Amino acid sequence: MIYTCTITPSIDYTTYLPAFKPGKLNRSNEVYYYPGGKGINVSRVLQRLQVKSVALGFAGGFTGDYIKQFLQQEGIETAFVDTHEVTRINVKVKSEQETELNGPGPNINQDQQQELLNKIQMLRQNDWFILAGSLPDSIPQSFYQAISKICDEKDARFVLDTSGQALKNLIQTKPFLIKPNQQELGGLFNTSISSKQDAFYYAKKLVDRGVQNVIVSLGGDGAIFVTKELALEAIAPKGSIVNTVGSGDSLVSGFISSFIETNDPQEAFRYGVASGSATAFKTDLCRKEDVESLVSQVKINSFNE
Ligand SMILES: Nc1ncnc2c1ncn2[C@@H]1O[C@H](COP(=O)(O)OP(=O)(O)OP(=O)(O)O)[C@@H](O)[C@H]1O
Ligand SMILES: O=P(O)(O)OC[C@@]1(O)O[C@H](CO)[C@@H](O)[C@@H]1O
Repeated sequence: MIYTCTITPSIDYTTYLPAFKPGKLNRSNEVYYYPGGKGINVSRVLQRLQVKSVALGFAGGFTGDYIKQFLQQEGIETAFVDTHEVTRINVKVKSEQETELNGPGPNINQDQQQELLNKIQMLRQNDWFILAGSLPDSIPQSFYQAISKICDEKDARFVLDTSGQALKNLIQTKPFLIKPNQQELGGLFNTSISSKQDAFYYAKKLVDRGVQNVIVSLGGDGAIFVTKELALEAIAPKGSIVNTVGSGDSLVSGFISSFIETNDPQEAFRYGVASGSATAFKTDLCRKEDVESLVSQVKINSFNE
């Protein structure tokens, strides 16, 4: 089974308007309320790719109820720990530029932390556990370490798509897959990544530290993929951008769904990049047919140092 874990879910209030003027009253007439947060997006895309998953994490209040209901209506099993605190609403303004306003993550007490750890004990050998989205500093780092320890003990594949101090610490646990974007990769090494060469250099360092698969997503420039055996770049398909929110999460889902089917990391990488781009070209997350129509347009090259 695949479990996604979103410590900081959200409702993504997504609004389109021709021009956004900060400091003024702006009115929009096209709005969407999607359940969001990175692990939740991974579950939603997996479902669209006909792969079952269980969505875990913390959710509460009317927004938490909305998220759970929405996911269940899409056929996704949920097992969230109730927070009582209202789950955040993240504002995504789509205008000449994409502007995002993300709320803070929840405060989680020790009982709630333990409740989630108890749920994670259900992991079995070869299950997947995807810890995705921001990991708030209000929760002790030892909690995230405890999650990775359970994955290790149960021999589950641990996938990390997060940022900040928690990502730095969790790298030591040698996850199966991590998918930082350019900024997140730079953050790991206190540097800025300004070229694909840089991205390869630092991704290789992560592989040397024991991460098995490193994908660095580079927005419209595609992605790179480094393992002990592979160093590949993918050129993303061209298309008209509608909403890139969730494209990184779609990449993760596409990679996992194809890897499960083919056991071929290179094909999984291609399918993942197609999924990321398919989402960038849509208002909501990609559907299987969107991905399949783009797969052949993803060019994969070996990276030559
Ligand atoms: N402008 C674009 N054109 C084509 N493909 C895109 C574009 N932006 C993103 N993508 C696709 O989506 C993938 C992930 O994008 P990106 O690097 O922006 O992820 P991210 O920063 O993790 O996004 P998010 O956090 O919103 O999920 C890219 O590797 C690419 O395949
Ligand atoms: O604040 P975080 O947890 O870093 O990111 C949350 C978020 O921006 O990421 C998803 C897209 O990847 C959105 O659904 C959500 O609003």
